Formats: sequence, C-alpha cells, structure tokens
Amino acid sequence: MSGLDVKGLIAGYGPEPVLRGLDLRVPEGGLVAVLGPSGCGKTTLLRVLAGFHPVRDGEVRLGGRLLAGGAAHVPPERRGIGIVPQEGALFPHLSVAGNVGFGLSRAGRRDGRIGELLALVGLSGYEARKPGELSGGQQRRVALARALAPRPGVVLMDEPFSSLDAGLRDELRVDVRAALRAFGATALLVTHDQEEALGMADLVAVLRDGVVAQLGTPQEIYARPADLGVALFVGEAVTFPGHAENGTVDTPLGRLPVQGSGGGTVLLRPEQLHAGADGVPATVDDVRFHGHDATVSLRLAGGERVRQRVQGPLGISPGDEVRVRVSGPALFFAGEPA
Ligand SMILES: Nc1ncnc2c1ncn2[C@@H]1O[C@H](COP(=O)(O)OP(=O)(O)OP(=O)(O)O)[C@@H](O)[C@H]1O
Repeated sequence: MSGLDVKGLIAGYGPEPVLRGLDLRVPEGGLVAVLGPSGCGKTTLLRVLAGFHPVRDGEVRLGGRLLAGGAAHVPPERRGIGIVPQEGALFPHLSVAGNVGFGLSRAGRRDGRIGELLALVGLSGYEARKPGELSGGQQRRVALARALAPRPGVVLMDEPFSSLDAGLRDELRVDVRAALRAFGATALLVTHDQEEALGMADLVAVLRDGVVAQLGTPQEIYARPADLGVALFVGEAVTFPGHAENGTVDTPLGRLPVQGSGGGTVLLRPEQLHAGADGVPATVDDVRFHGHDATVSLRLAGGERVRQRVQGPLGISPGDEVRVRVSGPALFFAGEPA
C-alpha cells in the first residue's frame, strides 16, 4: 500500500471535535486538494498529519506505515512528511541553499541535490541569496524545494499561494504542479480557493462538518456534486425551488429536463445561460467585466434574479431587454430546499 491513508480520523481541541470521522486517500504520485471554507478544519487536518496534533480516534498511514492511531504516534521529524507552510516561512538568517539543505544530511547537501531542486523550482543561481532578498513568489518556490529535499513520502501544502497577487499565483500554481510532477511527489494541498483546488489537483476533497463531503476529480465535483451544499460551495450557481415530475421541472427559465422527482432545488451554472433571440424575456440589471469574461445580472419577468457568464465581446449593457435560454443539463437536488 502506498500513498497517504486517513481512516475515521477524529481530532480537535474542545469537547466537540473539529474532524469527526474523516476518511481520505492521497494516491502515490497524486495531488489532492482539500477544499473547505474558513474554520472547517483544514489546518487542523494538516497538523494531525504532520504529527503536531494528536488523533483522538482513527488512523493515519503513509506508504502503509502507521503514523498515528491506537497507541502509535510517530514524532513529526520521523514521519517522512514535507511541509510547505503558509507564507513559506523560511529561516531568514539562512541562505536559499541553507534553507533548501536544512533537512539534508551533510552528504546530501554536497551531492548536488540543492542545485537540482532549485532548478526544479526555477531558481538556479539563487543559492547565496537570503530570503529577505527574494520576492514573495520566489520565497514560496524555496519553501517547496526545502520540503521536497529529504524526498518525503508526502508533501503537505497549507494555502501555499495566499497573499500573492493574482498573476503570480497563477504562474506559481502551474510551476508548482509541474515541479511536483517532475519529482513524482505525493502531495496534499489545503485551500479555501475553489479555483486553485479545481485548477491544480488530480482529486478534490470537499471538507464539511469535519468529514469529506465528496472526493472526486475536479470535473466530477463541479458537474456532479454530491449534494446541494457541495454544488453551492464549488462554483457559482443559479438556483430555483421546483417540483420535478416525469423527468422535467418548471422554472422561471422554462421547463428543464432533470433526473429525480418531488420537491427540491434546480441548479444551473451561470455559463449555461445564454442571451439571444430565443428564450424567456429578461432585463439586464448589471454587467461585471472580469477581463477574460463577464458576469451579467439579469432580472426575469417574475422578478427573479439570475447570473449569466459571458465570454468574448459583450454587446449588452444595463437596461437592455434580452431573451435567455438554457443549455446543458440542469442538476436537481430532491428534498433539498435552496
Ligand atoms: N489551538 C486551537 N484551540 C482551539 N480551537 C482551535 C485551535 N485552532 C483552531 N481551532 C478551531 O478549530 C476549528 C478549525 O480550525 P482550522 O484552523 O483547522 O480551520 P481552517 O479550515 O484551516 O481555517 P482557515 O481556512 O481560516 O485557516 C475552528 O473553529 C477554530 O476556531
């Protein structure tokens, strides 16, 4: 058995645990993102995995080896786990080479490994610099090289791109993913940023109420969310209450085919709405331009407000009368009021 395995994990601080029977598997060589809102227990999970916080029940295994659970508690430094903390957290008095080589034996520091790792993260030639002489993005790259240096069984990354500007974050996400792949690393990333989780990871685990509400590929999580809560948390949504019967449900955007029956919530993604010559009448309330696309707020005849995602040249402005139609399948969550 390889990779990281977490079974029935219970851990926390007060009488009510934060993690309440969490199961999670990170396959060898895979990158799994744990996605959840602030305060849901992401950092607690990382602290437990790293060995900084005890488990109350359940177990943690790496490559089949029991790290925590029952009477076992392997100390952090013997777990074979690399950590990329928030903000990088480099040792300020050490050079880049000193930081990367920190967890290596003297022989390991001499065999060219530091240079290899710096090349992997795009920082060849920066060996002698001090962290204070690096940009925020470069510091995160050094932190990743430092975590990978002792060839850990898994690398844990705690919001590694927080407080970087959008362009740099994007570039770093691509480079970090490439470096992890090139290294063949098994990695777990925790983030509250859905774009980061969906864009970077092989698998996304949505953390809610102390358990994994859904584990799936980014496409599965987005297109086939396990329940309404996951659907609303991952991506933007347009929702209506509805009553499904004979494979269809009536909504303010017309009759839509759905699976399921009875009362519940119909969910569409904003990119499924299209303004044009056909469909139900609507008035443009607001247009928010994002550069690569725009979000258009529409008011339907019955007063319902919906959001539409538009790519390319816009050609509509507030006050315009348009018609809206829906493409692709609607999701229906029976028994789940919006
Ligand atoms: N040392 C502590 N003592 C008591 N409660 C704590 C402690 N650390 C965290 N908590 C609580 O445990 C819960 C989970 O916190 P945690 O930091 O794991 O969440 P998170 O998902 O990482 O949040 P964020 O995204 O804001 O970092 C929160 O309700 C928090 O207030």
